[in-house]
Parts: sequence; C-alpha cells; structure tokens
Amino acid sequence: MTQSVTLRRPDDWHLHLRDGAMLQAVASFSRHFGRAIIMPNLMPPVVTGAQAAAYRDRIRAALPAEVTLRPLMTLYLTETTDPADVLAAHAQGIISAVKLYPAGATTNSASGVRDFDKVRPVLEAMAQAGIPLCFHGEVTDPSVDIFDREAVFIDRVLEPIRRATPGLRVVMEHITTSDGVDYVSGNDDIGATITTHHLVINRNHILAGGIRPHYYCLPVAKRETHRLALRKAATSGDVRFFLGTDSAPHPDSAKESACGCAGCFTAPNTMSILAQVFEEEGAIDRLEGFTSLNGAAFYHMPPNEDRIRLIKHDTPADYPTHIAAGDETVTVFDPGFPLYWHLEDPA
Ligand SMILES: NC(=O)N[C@@H](CC(=O)O)C(=O)O
Ligand SMILES: [Zn+2]
Ligand SMILES: [Zn+2]
Repeated sequence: MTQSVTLRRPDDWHLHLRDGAMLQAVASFSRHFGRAIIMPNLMPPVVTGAQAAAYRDRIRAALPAEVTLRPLMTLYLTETTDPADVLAAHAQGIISAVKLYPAGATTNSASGVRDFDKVRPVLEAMAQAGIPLCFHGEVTDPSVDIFDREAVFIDRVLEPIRRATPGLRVVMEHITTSDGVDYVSGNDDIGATITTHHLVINRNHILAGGIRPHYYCLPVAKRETHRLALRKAATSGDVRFFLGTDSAPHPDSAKESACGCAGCFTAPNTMSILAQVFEEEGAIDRLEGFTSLNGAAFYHMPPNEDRIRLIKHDTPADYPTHIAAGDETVTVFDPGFPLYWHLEDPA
C-alpha cells in the first residue's frame, strides 16, 4: 500500500539564498516552499529598506517564472539602524522581520550588535509596530563553551531584552537545545524555528570517526538528549515551533578547509527528510502544522492555499549529492539514511 500525505504548501521561516552566482544556483531548490524568510547576512549585509527591496528583486529575477516562492525580506540590525527606516520598510511591505546577530556569533555577523542598549529604540519601535525580531541566539563571550552558548544567551540576552521591551514578538532561530525548547514552551510572544538537520544529527555526527565539515553549522549540533528534545517539540503540535531550514549553502572549498565555515545546505531534500522524521516519531499528521501552519500563524499571515503531496515509495528518492554554483560545488546535506518519501508537486 502506498502511503501519502498531502499538506498545505510549506513555508521556510529561515533561509539563506546568498547573492550572485550562488543565488542563481540555489534559489530554485526552495521552489516547493510558498514563502521564505530570507536572511540578510550578505557581504555587505542588508541593512536598509532600499537594500532589502533591491535584494528581493534580485531573488525574484533568479527564480524561474513557474516558481511561486515569495521571498519575505529581513533587515540586518546594526547599532546604527534607524528606527524610522525599519518602520517605513515594514509599512511599505518590503520587510517582514528584523534579524539580530550578536556581533561575531556566526557567518557574516561582524556588523551585528555588541551593545544591546544601542538598539533599544529600534526594538521599542518594532514592539509598537508588531514587527518580529529574529535572533541568532548565541552569546559570543569567548569564555562560554560553544555548547553552552544558546542556554547562556537565553539568560543573559533574550530574557532581559524581552523584559525591557514588553510586546516585542521574537523568534528564537534554529534552536538546538532542550533549554531553548523549555524557554519557548513557557512563554508568549515568542516562536522558534527548528532546522531539518538539527532533528537528524547530534554532535557525534560532526566529530566521531573523523571530522565532518558538512555537518558543522551554528549553533553547533548538541548532544543526543537535545536532539530528542527538538524532535519532541517539532512533532508536539505546539504552535510556537515551526520550520526554518536554515539552509545555508557554502562552496565546498570554504567548508573543507583548515577553518571550515558553518552551514548545512538542506533545501533540496528537506521535505523528504522531515516526512521520515515525523513518521519515525508517529506524528506524520503533525507535519503540516510544523511546515505549513504554525509559522504563518506566528507571522500573522494566512497559510498557503495550494497543496503539495509526499508519497512513500519502495525506492529512495534521488537527490544530488552536490550542486554546481559558478566555478564551485556545494554539498547537499546527507541525512545518513535513504529517503523513501518523494515530493510530488503539485498534488
Ligand atoms: N547556520 C549556519 O551555520 N550558518 C549561517 C548563519 C546562521 O544562520 O547562523 C550562514 O549564513 O552560513
Ligand atoms: Zn544563525
Ligand atoms: Zn541561518
């Protein structure tokens, strides 16, 4: 008997599409999504409404005509961001959210925030206008162990900012710990994205039996208990948790290096992997909430009207192991198991 599941078209609430040749190479791998929150950590970053509008137009131009993916733009918050520009970009429908990177926390985050008091006026304006703030939730204090940086961020940064700015709606991006799950579950005005890869790998996958640069991302995958907590949260039906793939392509030459950069490229096979994960958890009926309903509700947008279908076959789906991007290659995330769920689009 063939198993199949029909979902409202999913959305990706955290996606890196990059720019230039990389954008051209990766954009259509996200074609099965209805909308995607586009991360602004380009070099240089997307900091003004005008830059966001120009980047949105480059993304649209990179997508084939038949692809319906709608890019939802974000601004990269800096200590000199002008609250009036944020409000205007939002009022004009150019941006859907603002992204806060603690300076130095992750790829292209050097222009991020060091002194959180400096961004208080912007955050207050955002709270008033109902503009969501997306956090890369890790402290950068070198004395904090890399595996503890998310938990420490909650206590030192997230909770104080939320207390000081009542009504600010925040998304804790790509949570990786049970601390993140517990914090989000116990609060209002907060949502969390969970990536595909953090539902699949723990830190052993990166480090045991040889170092695997294509499993290295930030926040770094944690121990198995945390992966299990993420799987439980994603499949729980709690509307605060939704999909943000954090698909983050890098050239293989930059990953397979003495100082390899962070990011997993999961756009091509994300939906097949998620169907497998949700099936394993006995929660295939909750996949739609996670991929297609909860995030839209958080962003106060209607769910997509059209549907996609996933069908379980006897033979694994055929995904590329690498794609070409200009003169470079990019490795596609390998979940380590065969993918029997095939995406059929449209239903
Ligand atoms: N997640 C990652 O490991 N990398 C992202 C940045 C980010 O989302 O933190 C990237 O831009 O490559
Ligand atoms: Zn991040
Ligand atoms: Zn990201």
